[in-house]
Amino acid sequence: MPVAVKICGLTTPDAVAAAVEGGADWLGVVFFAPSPRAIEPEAAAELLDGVPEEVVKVGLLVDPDDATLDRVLAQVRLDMIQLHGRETPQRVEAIRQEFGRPVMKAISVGGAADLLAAKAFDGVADRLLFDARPPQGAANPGGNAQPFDWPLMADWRGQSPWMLAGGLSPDNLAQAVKASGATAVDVSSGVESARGVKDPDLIRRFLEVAARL
Ligand SMILES: O=C(O)c1ccccc1N[C@@H]1O[C@H](COP(=O)(O)O)[C@@H](O)[C@H]1O
Repeated sequence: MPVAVKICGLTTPDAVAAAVEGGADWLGVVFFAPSPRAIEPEAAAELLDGVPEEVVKVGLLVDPDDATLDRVLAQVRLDMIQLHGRETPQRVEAIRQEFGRPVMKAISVGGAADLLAAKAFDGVADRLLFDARPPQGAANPGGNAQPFDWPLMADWRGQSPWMLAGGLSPDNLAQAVKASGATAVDVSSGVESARGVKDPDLIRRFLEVAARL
């Protein structure tokens, strides 16, 4: 069965075109200043303008306050909010209610205990995104090209749909899907030629691999 794909950290029209033409299901833009993929809301609005309705446009934020969410959502036509910080289940629910968008909550996975803790978000977030725990001292809580132990996901049972992230690439995608049982995946670094620089050829390759699974 083909695997659904989110291409995250888009900043250029050629990368967006490669993702859309290649059949990506979700496109992600990062509103987190320390990220090498950070984009201003105005530029994101321009970048996503013209992307077909059926492609879900996701805004990634890290522990955003209400003013930041207001500012971003006023400028960018986003279908979904991705929270990639230390947000609590209560905050996830409050953002869903207040801002009227589905929320995808990222869960940092370093071991089985993190999956137990993730249960608190199951059925609260509209989707869970399991990503690797960032390396010690990392400036960003995600987007670090860091995989985790994929077989940990094989025992996950939950209500909310989920996707796998962390260190995925065209070369390891098939193995990651097989080991984790994921039906949806998210990639950023693995489709870049340099940190923060998306490579349209790698995006196309990633999507081709996903379509063949
Ligand atoms: O991409 C970023 O710069 C980023 C910054 C802050 C939080 C999350 C970020 N990215 C997310 O992390 C996953 C995994 O990334 P990678 O493929 O290992 O580079 C990515 O899918 C984004 O959703």
